[in-house]
Amino acid sequence: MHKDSKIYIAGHRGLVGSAILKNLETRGYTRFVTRTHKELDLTDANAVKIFFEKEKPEYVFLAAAKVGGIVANNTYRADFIYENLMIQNNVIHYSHIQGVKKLLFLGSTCIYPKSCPQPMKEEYLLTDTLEYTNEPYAIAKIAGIKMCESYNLQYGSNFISVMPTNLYGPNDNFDLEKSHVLPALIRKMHVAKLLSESRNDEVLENLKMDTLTDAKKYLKAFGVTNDTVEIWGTGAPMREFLWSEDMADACVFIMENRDFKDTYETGSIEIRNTHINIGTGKDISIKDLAMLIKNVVGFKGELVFNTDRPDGTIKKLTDVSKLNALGWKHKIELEDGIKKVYEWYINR
Ligand SMILES: NC(=O)C1=CN([C@@H]2O[C@H](COP(=O)(O)OP(=O)(O)OC[C@H]3O[C@@H](n4cnc5c(N)ncnc54)[C@H](OP(=O)(O)O)[C@@H]3O)[C@@H](O)[C@H]2O)C=CC1
Ligand SMILES: C[C@H]1O[C@H](OP(=O)(O)OP(=O)(O)OC[C@H]2O[C@@H](n3cnc4c(=O)[nH]c(N)nc43)[C@H](O)[C@@H]2O)[C@@H](O)[C@@H](O)C1=O
Repeated sequence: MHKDSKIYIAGHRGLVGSAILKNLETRGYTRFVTRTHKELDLTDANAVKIFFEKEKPEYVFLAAAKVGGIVANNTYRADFIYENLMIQNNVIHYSHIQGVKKLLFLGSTCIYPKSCPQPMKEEYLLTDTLEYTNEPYAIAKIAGIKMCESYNLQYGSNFISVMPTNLYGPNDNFDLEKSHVLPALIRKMHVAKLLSESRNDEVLENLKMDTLTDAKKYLKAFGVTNDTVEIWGTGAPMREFLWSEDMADACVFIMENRDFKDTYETGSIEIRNTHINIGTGKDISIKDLAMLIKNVVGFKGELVFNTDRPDGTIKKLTDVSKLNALGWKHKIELEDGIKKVYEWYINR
């Protein structure tokens, strides 16, 4: 990529897309194409076709997707498979039609089997059945990998797939039902702390509600009171967390320095494992994560585990040796990242 290359960041207001845009700006890139969801619905093939014909981007970061935590994935199963397949089909196909020089497709480590050997190497893709709670989303992401790979092999495109672990950072989704665990626990513990300190105006502002009675009723449904915060599941599942700005840095590093041909080992007949894991290679239990967040936020109450809520995959730790061998490693460790995102959250 040259500093004046025309770069389309799909999903530029999201957790990762916003960090990619910031990273590119910091590195001196100047020509960006962006559209909000409202301006361009990427599930609409004709609109995407017209957009690519008009804008003719040279490079594409595909960070737009239907995204959510375990309960959102399990509840809106049809939306997760339909919207993700449509978005990626349209963006990848019209990138090919318009001769985009390089595209980066963002998948997820939920592509790996539910009972995958740990840490999860790229080669474990499609070796067993998936975790049920996010199977529709995972199948869409696997289709994205195979779509990039197939266009590369048939048409000689340069489309690279990266599989990020669980991400967190500025511009995350803090919705109590639909978000991922880390932002959800930050918000729950922050609001519980406000309640315990009788900072009622701040509680109402946080929830955009008019009365404390309504606010307390709403929070109770999520197990949040002045002295308790509910944690979904048993607290035993292990997860790996990567700071979103590290994720963005890895994406830009790969776009700048690596091509599709660098992503796989050439066998005599088959080309396999063309995607690249992006993570830290370190994991933590949900219980320990909750304790870390509790300390950072300064919530003094009790954590209550609700086993009526799903645990999901018991462990998903990425093997990052391929990424490290390509020349990139994460910088921000979890505790520092939680402090940074909490500071962002309270000052946003
Ligand atoms: N967050 C995580 O922990 C993980 C994320 N990923 C993947 O990383 C990528 C980025 O995720 P993340 O940044 O967290 O997601 P966010 O939900 O924060 O952002 C998604 C972006 O996609 C845009 N978008 C969604 N649907 C459409 C649509 N139909 N048309 C146009 N734009 C649309 C949204 O636009 P707008 O802002 O205008 O509404 C938003 O900017 C995704 O591919 C996701 O699957 C993978 C693993 C973990
Ligand atoms: C990134 C990844 O994210 C999703 O998978 P997930 O890793 O299971 O995501 P999660 O962050 O929602 O949960 C992690 C763990 O944490 C527990 N947990 C506790 N308390 C809360 C809580 O309050 N909210 C949430 N969401 N989880 C909680 C929760 O029960 C689970 O055991 C995929 O669907 C898919 O989108 C995907 O690719």
